[in-house]
Amino acid sequence: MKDPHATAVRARPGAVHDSTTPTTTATSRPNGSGSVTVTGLRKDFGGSVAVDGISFTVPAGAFLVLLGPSGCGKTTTLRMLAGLEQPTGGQISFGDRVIARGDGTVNVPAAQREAGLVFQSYALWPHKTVRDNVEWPLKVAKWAAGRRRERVAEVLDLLAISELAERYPGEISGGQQQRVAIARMIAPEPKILLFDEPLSNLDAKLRVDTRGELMRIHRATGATSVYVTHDQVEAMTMATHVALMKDGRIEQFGSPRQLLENPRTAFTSTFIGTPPANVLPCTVIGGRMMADGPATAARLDCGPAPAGVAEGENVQVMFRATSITLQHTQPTQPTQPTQRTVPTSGQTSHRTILDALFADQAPLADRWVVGVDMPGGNRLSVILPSPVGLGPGEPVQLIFPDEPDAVFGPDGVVVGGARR
Ligand SMILES: Nc1ncnc2c1ncn2[C@@H]1O[C@H](COP(=O)(O)OP(=O)(O)OP(=O)(O)O)[C@@H](O)[C@H]1O
Repeated sequence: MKDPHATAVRARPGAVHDSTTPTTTATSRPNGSGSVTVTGLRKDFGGSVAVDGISFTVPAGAFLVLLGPSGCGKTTTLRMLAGLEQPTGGQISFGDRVIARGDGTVNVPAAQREAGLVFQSYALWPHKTVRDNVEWPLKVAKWAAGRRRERVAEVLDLLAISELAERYPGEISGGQQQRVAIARMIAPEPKILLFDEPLSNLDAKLRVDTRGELMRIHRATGATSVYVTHDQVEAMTMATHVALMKDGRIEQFGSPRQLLENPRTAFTSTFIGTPPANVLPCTVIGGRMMADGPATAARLDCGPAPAGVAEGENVQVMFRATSITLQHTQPTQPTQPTQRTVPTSGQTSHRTILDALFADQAPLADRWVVGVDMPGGNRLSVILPSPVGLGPGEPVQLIFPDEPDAVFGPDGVVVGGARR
């Protein structure tokens, strides 16, 4: 979030409403008008590239989340959609209308993009009541008084803040201010809703509640939402489409489920999921993927290398937290971790067991996420039905499946099938 004062309630251009004008409610808006298409979009700041030629398209009514670590270009992308930054390459279209081109031949002003923007800081006018804050963009857009009153009542009701209408921003809570900011954004019926980390100022419970509210509003307005966050839980909960970004590029684009079940890269698999999947660096030795670790420790055998991966190459293997099990019997040599293969009872396959050290644990719904330190320092997560009665540093044994859930090649791209 860069510019709270630029908070823009983007009024609907030239939309003069009065009580006799039939108004198109957002929910009855024809499909297609709110689609968002970005082609080769680029933003350079001086010599550095913030957004490096990204492309995606989402249909009208989609909830697109731009997800990724700090500095990956999410906010810059959103600001280009909002009209607060001019692209230096590529093109943006809302529906079939081109709104910006990197060559500067098209740059529709922010106020004419039919897009509303909410930042993490609400930037309400402190000297105006809640009602006046929400009504302001409609006045700017020259809506007639009767229709303004109707619309303000409608959105205050939608956000469940009608009883706060005559209060000033200083007289309501942070969460309520956020609702007012959202009410103000949706009042002019924008086709596109743009959110830049709108929940990051809220406490954990309010975040969860407001997340649900935003989804309800998204459905009620029928608008297309583009939502920036670095919180993958938010993305996985809210999105119909996720663009996972890294270093100004899109690492993977798809539904939350696609990213979770079929990560295209090692980066995706370590960014998505609660907890994210475990990824271990390995070297192919004798046709098998052997986990890298200290020379003194036996190496974990992660299974046969997929076809096309050469001897001596570095790969990364992925084990989901649910694929590894844990037992806490004393190892024979706690200070000298060992790895061995033992038969699984009643089966012809083998399991691989590794001695490791318990680190920590945290509840996740009705289960427990247990952190374990492997020899060499890699931290793994394992999901268990109940907590482990151990202290940090006490020995445990990890039981791995015959083969990992996915294998990523030297370039980090999947080479062996990701499976659930
Ligand atoms: N006005 C600017 N001038 C120069 N560099 C900028 C400017 N705005 C952003 N950048 C740089 O562009 C890159 C992408 O920034 P951006 O704010 O889009 O990332 P982000 O993914 O939204 O990060 P965060 O989650 O921390 O807000 C960063 O390296 C940032 O330092």
